[in-house]
Amino acid sequence: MRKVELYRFSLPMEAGVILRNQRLKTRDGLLVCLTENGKQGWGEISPLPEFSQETLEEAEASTLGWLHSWVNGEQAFESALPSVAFGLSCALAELSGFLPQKADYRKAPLCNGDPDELFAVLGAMPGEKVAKVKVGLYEAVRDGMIVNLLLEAIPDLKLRLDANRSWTRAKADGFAKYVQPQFRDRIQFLEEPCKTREESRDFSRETGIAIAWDESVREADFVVQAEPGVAAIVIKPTLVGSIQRCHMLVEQAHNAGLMAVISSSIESSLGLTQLARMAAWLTPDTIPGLDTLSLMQSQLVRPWPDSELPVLEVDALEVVWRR
Ligand SMILES: O=C(O)CCC(=O)c1ccccc1C(=O)O
Ligand SMILES: [Mg+2]
Repeated sequence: MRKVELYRFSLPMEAGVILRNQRLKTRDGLLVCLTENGKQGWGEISPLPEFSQETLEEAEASTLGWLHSWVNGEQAFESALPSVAFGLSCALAELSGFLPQKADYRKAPLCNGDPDELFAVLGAMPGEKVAKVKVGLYEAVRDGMIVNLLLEAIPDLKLRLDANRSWTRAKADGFAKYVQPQFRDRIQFLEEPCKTREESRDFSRETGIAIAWDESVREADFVVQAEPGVAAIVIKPTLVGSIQRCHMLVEQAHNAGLMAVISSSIESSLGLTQLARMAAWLTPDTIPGLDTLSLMQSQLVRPWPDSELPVLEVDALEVVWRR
């Protein structure tokens, strides 16, 4: 006997969360609950505006098609839409026990430009200190100075930086010039400094600053391989696809000697806790990039440990389909 429930959610975001060109007022998505033999499996399907190719409407239509097949015991094919493939694979993996319960709730704190906030968080962080700083939003020179300041002030800190392809080579060089040479190897990586992969590779070659692929991982021609200067790939499952596909990418990265970082696409606490479980399972030696819950005003169904945000329960959600 199989049963399905499909819910829609809309969680208010903190004021001022901007994604590329738009303000994100609410985080909208679907929750699916599969039941079979008295067991339940949950999954979150929430395409991220400005980042996902698919809209929520398209994701919903694809999900409904899959759920119809599954509940009727027919062959249900993996959706071509990454957010759908991810959420449904999570639900199936919970049903089958394939996704372990143990989670890695460490997260690399995100800094959007105010180093004072970061000092406080890092001071309280046990163990390995890794933070992620968004760069490329202000002047490259300012970014360089903030990186210096942080690395100088906290000797056991390592940084991940993320430029989201915002720099020309000249701007990226302007940044690098301000980072003291002795600090450069404490930059674990700089995600996608330049507009093209070729420019980013050149940048790394010339500055000695390691880089990581994020946007590139989702491009059709991308191949995971060892390259000079490349330290890591960032895997955002909602943008990439099923757990199986993410698992394969992690394996390919590790075989190539690259770090794989499981990372958030601003999922609700339900999806985020599943990402923390994927990280504990697939990348146990790497702190995942999951510090996005505080961008929201509410959690969803499953709380993240120690978060003080209120939790929206299932009964408060709109039911899209139930069978
Ligand atoms: O990677 C992280 O640590 C947090 C997630 C993050 O930065 C992010 C989240 C959603 C969309 C894009 C990005 C990004 O990498 O720029
Ligand atoms: Mg990025």
